[in-house]
Amino acid sequence: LVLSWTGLSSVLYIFSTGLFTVVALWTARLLLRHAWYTHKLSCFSKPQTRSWLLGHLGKMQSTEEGLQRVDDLVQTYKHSCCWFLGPFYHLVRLFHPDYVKPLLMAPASITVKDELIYHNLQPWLGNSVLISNGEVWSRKRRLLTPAFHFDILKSYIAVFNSSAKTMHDKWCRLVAEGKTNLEMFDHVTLMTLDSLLKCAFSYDSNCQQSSSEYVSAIVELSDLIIERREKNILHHWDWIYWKTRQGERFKQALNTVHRFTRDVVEKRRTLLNQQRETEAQSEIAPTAQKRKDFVDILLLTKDEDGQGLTDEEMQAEANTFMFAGHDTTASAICWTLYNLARHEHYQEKCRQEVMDLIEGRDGQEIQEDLSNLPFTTMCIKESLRLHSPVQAVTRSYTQDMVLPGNRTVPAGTICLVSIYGTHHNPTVWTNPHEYDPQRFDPSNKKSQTSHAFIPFSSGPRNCIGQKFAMVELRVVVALTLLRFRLTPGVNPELGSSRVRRLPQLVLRAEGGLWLQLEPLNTPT
Ligand code: HEM
Repeated sequence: LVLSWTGLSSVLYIFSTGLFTVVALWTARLLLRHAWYTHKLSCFSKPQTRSWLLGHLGKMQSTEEGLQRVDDLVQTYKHSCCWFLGPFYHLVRLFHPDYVKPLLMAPASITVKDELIYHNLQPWLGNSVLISNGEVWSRKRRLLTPAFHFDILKSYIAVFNSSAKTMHDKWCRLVAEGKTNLEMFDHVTLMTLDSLLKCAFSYDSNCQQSSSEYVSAIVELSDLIIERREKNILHHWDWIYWKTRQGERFKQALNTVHRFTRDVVEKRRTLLNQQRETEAQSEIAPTAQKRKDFVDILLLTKDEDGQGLTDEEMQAEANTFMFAGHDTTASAICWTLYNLARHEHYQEKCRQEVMDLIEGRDGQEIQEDLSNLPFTTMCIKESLRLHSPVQAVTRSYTQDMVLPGNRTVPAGTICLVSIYGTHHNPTVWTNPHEYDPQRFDPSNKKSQTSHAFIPFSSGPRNCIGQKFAMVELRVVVALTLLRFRLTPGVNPELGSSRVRRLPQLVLRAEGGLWLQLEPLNTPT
């Protein structure tokens, strides 16, 4: 017994000494790394920290006040500053076009999407074009680009018209019941999901009229991603998160979404193979093509070596298309309608432009002549500047990056390109908080600084869906103005028409964005 006690205490001694050494080494490494970054980033201004160790941890919130804090940083530091999240993460925040440009235009081969932001999306989106890096990304981007060609997008215009009509019919019914004060995000998000499902999978979910399991799961996943990022720092670690109630809900929603995409892709591949066989066996000319959807194009695409995407890769891209396309476009539509509701003269001018465009047509359809809506496009762009759906993008680089003033961002540092900060920078935009569509008058284009307007980011990793989004935005905004007069609504949560911005995955509004709708008697 004496021997076994001695043995046990030796084991405990060795174990605790070992553990202590590991923790001490880990802490020493962390602190040395922190001191190294603090030194290397001393060429950037450093806003007041909580302490040497905590840095700016907890100083930035995803609220109206958080955005105002960014305004203060931009006002004070003009182009950039460094930001420390405890001793763990070292960031450089950039909010001037001259600083943003070299980072966004850097070759994708030295760009890495950092773990801090993108890690939580991995279970949902896999190794898709949004998340992957290096050669894997470059191959995917080449394979996907044809799916966003304008000729393909043209065929989606009818879908945008019909999804918008469904939403407007619903609004007319609600107004007839006396509900004229409506929250925009709920309605518009369902509409963008409806149209994306039709464009991606030729799937008519009917989600604007009745609930759809798949659509509810997508909304649930988006909410849970925000909750995971904002509510509890411990949820950052997978081995904790997957054991929580939220982690369980995430898994369930993920199952629904993945099952749906897998079924669509498998069925479509089988159908395509059958079609090929039938056409090869018979001498009949290939049957007339239906409108090509996103999945069709992905199934047919091949790289230089004749290799297509595997089913798993296609599912990842289809999931990304749904994720990256629905919230962003919904946010852009809602804020454009909000800005036009607040500026009646601009709203009237857009409406007149749309009425001139459709004059003499049988129905209220917007067709390919979208370029004939120049003023409406200016209003949409100014809204994308003032209320950019995506607030920031982050990157890290595999080599040191030199910025103006010979400031060097060391390899591995996270660079946060503040789209919000750049769009509200008073050294770039006069009266940046004012809604003024004239800024985007083509005659002013020359005076616009390159990289001052970056709602879709820029450079090799810019938004692949930007043309798609701009087409949908123009169709939906134009049709909405044709059918309704908009004025600011009352937010029941705040008891007034005041709006408090809410920067989440995309820019939203606390308690929703409320508008008053008055149906117009335009010919149908
Ligand atoms: C107004 C609407 C939209 C806005 C403001 C927007 C904004 C952005 C931004 C800022 C990025 C860069 C993200 C980063 O670097 O981390 C991005 C990337 C991307 N967006 Fe969009 N987006 C919109 C609509 C869409 C749509 C409709 C789709 C697809 C249907 C889409 C698909 C993508 C994809 C796949 C990427 C990743 C591109 C790559 O890394 O190569 N987006 N978007």
